[in-house]
Amino acid sequence: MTTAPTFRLEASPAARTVLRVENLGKIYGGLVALRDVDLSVRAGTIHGLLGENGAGKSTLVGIMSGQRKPTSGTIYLDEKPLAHVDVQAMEKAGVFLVTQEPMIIDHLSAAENLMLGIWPKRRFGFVNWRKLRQDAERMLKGTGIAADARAGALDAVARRKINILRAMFSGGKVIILDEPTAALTVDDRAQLFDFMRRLKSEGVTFIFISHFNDEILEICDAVSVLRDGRYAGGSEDVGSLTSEDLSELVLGRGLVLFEREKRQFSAGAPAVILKDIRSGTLDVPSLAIRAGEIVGVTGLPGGGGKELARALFGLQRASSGTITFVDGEARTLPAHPAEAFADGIAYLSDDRRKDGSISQMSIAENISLSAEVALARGAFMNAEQERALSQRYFQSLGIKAPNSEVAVDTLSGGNQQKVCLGRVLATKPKLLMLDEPTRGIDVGVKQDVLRIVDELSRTGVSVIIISTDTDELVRAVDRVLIFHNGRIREELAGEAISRSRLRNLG
Ligand SMILES: Nc1ncnc2c1ncn2[C@@H]1O[C@H](COP(=O)(O)OP(=O)(O)OP(=O)(O)O)[C@@H](O)[C@H]1O
Repeated sequence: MTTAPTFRLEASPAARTVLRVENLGKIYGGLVALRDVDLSVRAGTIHGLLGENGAGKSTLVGIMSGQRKPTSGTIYLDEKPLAHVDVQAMEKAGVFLVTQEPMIIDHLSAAENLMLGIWPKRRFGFVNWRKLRQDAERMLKGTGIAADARAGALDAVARRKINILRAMFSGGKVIILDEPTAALTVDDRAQLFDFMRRLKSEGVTFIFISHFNDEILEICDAVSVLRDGRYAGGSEDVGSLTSEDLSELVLGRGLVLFEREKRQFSAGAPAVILKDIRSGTLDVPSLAIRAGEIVGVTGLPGGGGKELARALFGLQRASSGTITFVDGEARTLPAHPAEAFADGIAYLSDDRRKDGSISQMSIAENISLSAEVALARGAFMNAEQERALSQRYFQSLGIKAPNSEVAVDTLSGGNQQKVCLGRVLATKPKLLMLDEPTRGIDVGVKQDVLRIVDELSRTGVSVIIISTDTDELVRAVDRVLIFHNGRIREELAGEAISRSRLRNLG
């Protein structure tokens, strides 16, 4: 094992420290989530926060923003120790946490949602609503979101953008972004980064949580790394670091990137044939996937990739369409997920909260649950088989928890995602559809997930991976379909699956 580089965070004498924590500790029940963490953030910088799933990042920013109470330690704002820290006090001081779960009021327009942060702050009777609305409309320009669009009708990405914009619009001085780029397209990400740079030049400070080394290297000035709840190192000069340095800091060891050995599928007989799939704007006349093939699906939001998966899984009504497995006859698309499971079709949603894990249940119950649903067509598992199955996925996915009996809602975000993944893999499907399977997963486990899917494909399962992660598509799939306006606009295979091609999907 190599020793991780030991960068220390040296406070630059030139720059003022805006936010600092000292000896910060957090214990949940018996679990030590943070231990003696010292960290300072300079004003007007973008400060990256990195660490494996469960390292303590969300806990730390939860404390900094007043959402969680520390067990010990002190928070300093502009070098003044804070006696009382709660969300209201921190927002008043200009510290905002933007989480991945958008806090959006569906029946209001996009512009009105931006103004929500301002309303409670107006102490005097007179508010220039017209000016406020004009400002909100101006801010939405170029984001692809119409100012008068009803928020409830916006897709997940647009809702996340509104969430970020609102913190900015509310006059945030220190804006903490917890994995803001998950599932954003390359263009969206570039737009967000431009926006952050602009605000940085106006003096706004950002704390930016990400599992993507390339993002940290691109946008951050400084970085801090947590490992097992401790401060593991950092740098005030991100420009001097490489992606390998960051991985070593995060993992405490070097990282071996997974690379699928690309296989040639054009000659083989199809294992799954889709015909005349129509649902809303989605229109796929014909698509064949071979046994063991991994097909990547990408495109701009609303392009059709997600819609295809949802129609095939019975989550979205299709006006026409059939699916034929090699050993069966053509059937109409399932009308319901239970029907899809029974047909051997599994789907991992990109929305963990909506149709992902059942949070009060244990990890083991969650993993065996959908396997049981799938097995309902055949034999039931006995308790011993159930335990063996969930234990296998618990271990192979490296789920970080004391044991598999722990309730899912006490896990970190990335570990919850792994449980969801374990659930769909355990159903042993014929067609496996994964929507953003490595979103929120740390750089080490991401390699494991790609490896597990690769191994599964070698047992003959046909796989569709819907992804906005260019790197994942380049390294892990055999063929890429680029969707646009509901149709497959382009198909890439072999060497044609390049980063440069996938970075420009517009
Ligand atoms: N409410 C809670 N009750 C019990 N344990 C918790 C709770 N919230 C977090 N934990 C535990 O604290 C540890 C740190 O979790 P945290 O969510 O801060 O990690 P993280 O670095 O943000 O991870 P990820 O990258 O997966 O989001 C984990 O072991 C997690 O299981």
